Amino acid sequence: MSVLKTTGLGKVYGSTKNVLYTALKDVDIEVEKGEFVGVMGPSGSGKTTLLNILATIDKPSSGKLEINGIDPTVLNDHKLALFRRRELGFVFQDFNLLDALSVKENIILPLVMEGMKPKKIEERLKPIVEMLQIEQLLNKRTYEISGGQKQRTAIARAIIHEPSLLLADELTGNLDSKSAKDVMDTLKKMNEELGATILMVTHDPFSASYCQRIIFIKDGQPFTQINRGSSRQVFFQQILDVQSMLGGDFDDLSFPRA
Ligand SMILES: Nc1ncnc2c1ncn2[C@@H]1O[C@H](COP(=O)(O)OP(=O)(O)OP(=O)(O)O)[C@@H](O)[C@H]1O
Repeated sequence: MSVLKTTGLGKVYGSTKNVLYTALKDVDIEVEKGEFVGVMGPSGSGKTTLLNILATIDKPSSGKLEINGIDPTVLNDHKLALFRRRELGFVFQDFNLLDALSVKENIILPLVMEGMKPKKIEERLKPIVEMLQIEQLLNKRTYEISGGQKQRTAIARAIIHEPSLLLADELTGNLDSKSAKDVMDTLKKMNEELGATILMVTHDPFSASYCQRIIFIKDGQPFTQINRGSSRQVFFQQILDVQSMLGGDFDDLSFPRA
């Protein structure tokens, strides 16, 4: 069953001088339930544009988008807000945690907003924080924990309401390599053990090597895709090879550290 399907998706930006810019063109992407998919591409290739459309923050200029069988582009503001809250989970580079709340309060926020009973919230919280190894941090404030712990907190918050699709944007961009590895191991666990369907945009071949499949986009269009075999190290090398074939600026993150 596909959780995400785009058909002929396009995005054209207008400018102040009425010059149009095609950022996405004819994008057909399908992500099956339980998949962990990466999106990579040189700077300016359209990754953020695509992610903003999938996150329902922006609307496509053409084509069709379906998430869990629903076309969010036709929903009114109220229904769209509910759709976003229920069907999607988000993890960003800069964590987006609320400093005024504790780690626990941050994580359970989506469930509190849904009006879930406290007992049920506790039942949901326990296995997730154990899996993410943040159960000792629940009463801390977000400024008292490390970057890696912040990102694991953000992942817990993104997953606790069991969204159809988890969208991640450069989630290891602000982390040192040890924390980045911990966070990617965690995300892999969420995918393999909880069956989370994940789409992650990244510049970083190391993070991307955790995905099962990478879709490369170039000049606003899918260029090629590669599937991971049994070895992450081999997949890492394949990612570097496609990057060098694609050319363009990949943000200089492509140093080997697999
Ligand atoms: N609001 C906008 N108005 C006009 N053009 C835009 C707008 N947003 C993005 N673009 C253009 O669309 C293209 C794709 O941009 P996008 O941000 O999606 O690329 P990206 O792959 O995410 O790049 P990066 O890796 O550098 O973040 C770029 O050429 C960009 O200049």
